[in-house]
Amino acid sequence: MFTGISMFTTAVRQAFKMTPNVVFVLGGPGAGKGTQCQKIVEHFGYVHLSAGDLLREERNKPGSQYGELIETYIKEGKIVPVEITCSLLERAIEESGKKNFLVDGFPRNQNNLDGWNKVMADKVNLQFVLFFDCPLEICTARILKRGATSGRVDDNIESLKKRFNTYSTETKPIIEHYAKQNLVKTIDATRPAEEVYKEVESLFRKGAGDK
Ligand SMILES: Nc1ncnc2c1ncn2[C@@H]1O[C@H](COP(=O)(O)OP(=O)(O)O)[C@@H](O)[C@H]1O
Ligand SMILES: Nc1ccn([C@@H]2O[C@H](COP(=O)(O)OP(=O)(O)O)[C@@H](O)[C@H]2O)c(=O)n1
Repeated sequence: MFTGISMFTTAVRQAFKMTPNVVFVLGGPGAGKGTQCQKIVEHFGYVHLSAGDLLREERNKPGSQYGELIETYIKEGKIVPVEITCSLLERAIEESGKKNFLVDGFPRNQNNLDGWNKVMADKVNLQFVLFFDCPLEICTARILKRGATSGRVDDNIESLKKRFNTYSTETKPIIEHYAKQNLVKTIDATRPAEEVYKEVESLFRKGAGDK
C-alpha cells in the first residue's frame, strides 16, 4: 500500500537529511499512553501517531477493504497484521513532513516488530521506548471509567480481559527485547497524570527527545 508516495518522500527526506525520529510508546491498555503523548505533543512538538487511532480511522472509512477485519481484531483484543498497521504509520509519517514522532501502541507483538524492521527501521532513527508501567487492577479501573464515554467497542470487561492477555503474552516480550538493547525508559504510571508527566518531561528535557 502507498508505495509510490512513500518512495518519493523517503528520497526527499534522505536528500535533506531529515530522517524521522521515533519514540515507541508502550504499556498496558489504560496505562495512560495517549494522555501522556498529548502532553509531550504540547510541550515538545512531537507528532502523536496512535496505532489504535489509525486502525479505528481506517475501519471507519466507507468501503475500506480492512474495515471488518480491524473491527473483529479490536473486539477480540488481537493484534491486526502488521502490513496494515505499518502502512498506516508509514503514510502518516510521510504525509506529515515532520521530524519527531511518538508511535503509540506499536510494536505490540513479534509480527509488528518484524514488519517494522523489514519496512521502516532503516528509514527512521529509533530514539527510545517509553514504557508506562501500570498494574492490571489500576488499568482496569481506568478503562472501565473511560468506557462510560469513549464509545469504543473494546472498553468493556470482556474485551479488556483479552487485551490484557495479549499484552502479557505478546507485548511484554517486545518490551523485554528492547530492554536488552538498553532502549527502554520505564515510567511508574500509577500516579496522577500530572505527576507521571513530570517524570516524562524531565526525560525529554534531558535530551532523550529532540527539542
Ligand atoms: N495517571 C492517570 N491517573 C488516572 N487516570 C488516568 C491517568 N492517565 C490516564 N488516565 C485516564 O485513564 C484512561 C486511559 O488513559 P489513556 O491515556 O487513554 O490510556 P492508554 O492510551 O494507555 O490506553 C483515560 O480515561 C484517562 O483519562
Ligand atoms: N499495533 C497495534 C495497536 C492496536 N491494535 C488494535 O487496537 C486495539 C486498541 O489499541 P489502542 O492502542 O488504541 O488502545 P489500548 O489497548 O492501549 O487502550 C488493540 O487492542 C488491538 O486490537 C493493533 O491491532 N495493533
